[in-house]
Amino acid sequence: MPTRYTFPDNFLWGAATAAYQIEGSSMADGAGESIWDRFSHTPGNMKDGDTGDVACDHYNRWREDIEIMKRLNLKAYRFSVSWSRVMPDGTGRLNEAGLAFYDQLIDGLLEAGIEPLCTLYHWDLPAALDDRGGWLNPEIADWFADYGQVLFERFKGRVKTWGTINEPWVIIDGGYLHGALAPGHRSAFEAVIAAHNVLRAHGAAVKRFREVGEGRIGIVLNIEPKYPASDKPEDEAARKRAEAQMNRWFLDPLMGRGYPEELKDVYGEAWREFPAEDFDLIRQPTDWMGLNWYTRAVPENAPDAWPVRARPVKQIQHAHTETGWEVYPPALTDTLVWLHEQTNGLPLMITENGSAWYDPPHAINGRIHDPMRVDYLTNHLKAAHDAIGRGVNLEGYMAWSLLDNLEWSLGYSKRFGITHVNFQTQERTIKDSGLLYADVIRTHGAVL
Ligand SMILES: N=[N+]=NCCCCNC(=O)[C@@H]1[C@H]2[C@H](O)[C@@H](O)[C@H](O)[C@@H](CO)[C@@H]12
Repeated sequence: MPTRYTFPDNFLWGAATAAYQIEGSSMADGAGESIWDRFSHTPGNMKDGDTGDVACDHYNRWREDIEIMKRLNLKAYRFSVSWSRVMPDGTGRLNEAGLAFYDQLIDGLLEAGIEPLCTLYHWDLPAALDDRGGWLNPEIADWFADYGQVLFERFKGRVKTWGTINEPWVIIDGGYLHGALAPGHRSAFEAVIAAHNVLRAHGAAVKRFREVGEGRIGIVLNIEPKYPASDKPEDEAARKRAEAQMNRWFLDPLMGRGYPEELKDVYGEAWREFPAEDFDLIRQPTDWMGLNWYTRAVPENAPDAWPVRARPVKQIQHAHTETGWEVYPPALTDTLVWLHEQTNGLPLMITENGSAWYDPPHAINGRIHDPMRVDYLTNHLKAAHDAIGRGVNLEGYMAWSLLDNLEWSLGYSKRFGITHVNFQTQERTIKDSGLLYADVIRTHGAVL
């Protein structure tokens, strides 16, 4: 008998997006500029010169997009708030029109019977705060907690599940180490300081939530498991450095274990020690943890690969997505079991999982056939189910992404959506993968 992949009746089936990737109108109705407005309008930063000025026009089409969520049978929707849309300067004055947009979205979701999961920060820092040092300024912990308080109080009773920060590792590795993402810095010294302030800001927001908020709060981490490239000692050392730099840099301090030892070796003279009281702030207990999961890596020793001195070996025996990521579903099960142990059984949600494949720019006969994405979705849902069977406290799964959207500096060239967007007409078409997902939700997984 084949394994039946039936999920718990209360499993939270959803889809995820982020403000700058879908909303458009990023400077409309009193909104302030974000670092992604600046970065995307700086020549050379974005593939094909794409920007988030229009994106999926969700700022105007959010009602239509809720209708799509209903057709997908979603039980939840994970979105992020644009900090500079609600606080144009990042601190102080509020923009009522910005808050009203999110009020309408949240009320629309609740009317549709869809639970809103709100991420405070998904990479779009107000430019005015970047001008004051941004994540390099220790004051940002207070700026972030104040911003969180505005949302905790405004959406109280309607938003029950909160995420503080989406993927600290990508914020730092992309924005401060390699410069591929906003604000485009390339400095190990800055990366170490900014990472610490991201963690302090998370802790400050959790503390403030305990004072003024209602519901559950957690953080969202991207974890990419590192498998050995060989049994050579230098490859195992490289694997451990890569695991520390991506998967434990933020997780360990959040769990009260301080920074992994390997980071001193990775960052050398750029590494520094921090005051003990910072770690008490960072380790604030949380109620749940989000896992963003896409792929695994098989790193080998690479002395020239700054700063980790590790380079992934391409696993040509498996398919790779349009973003070059290996398709290897069993690693998702391994990561879930590992994270369950690392967090002592904290409730987990897969807050992002998905894949980019080539889709045509427009629907053909009203359909978008995406067999590779159907295969990726099917096999990763089975892998998630296997983890539940191994005792992991997995409460939900959010498909990345609800819509094709702006894939950061890769622009609109990479399509992750289970719903297709024709960026010439803004026409939405649910793809075969979305139709499958709707059936999975309707049958609690029995169709898998
Ligand atoms: N080294 N390395 N390679 C793999 C590590 C993956 C890092 N990127 C992510 O997780 C981002 C996350 C983001 O939240 C979303 O805003 C992005 O659109 C998706 C798709 O890119 C994913």
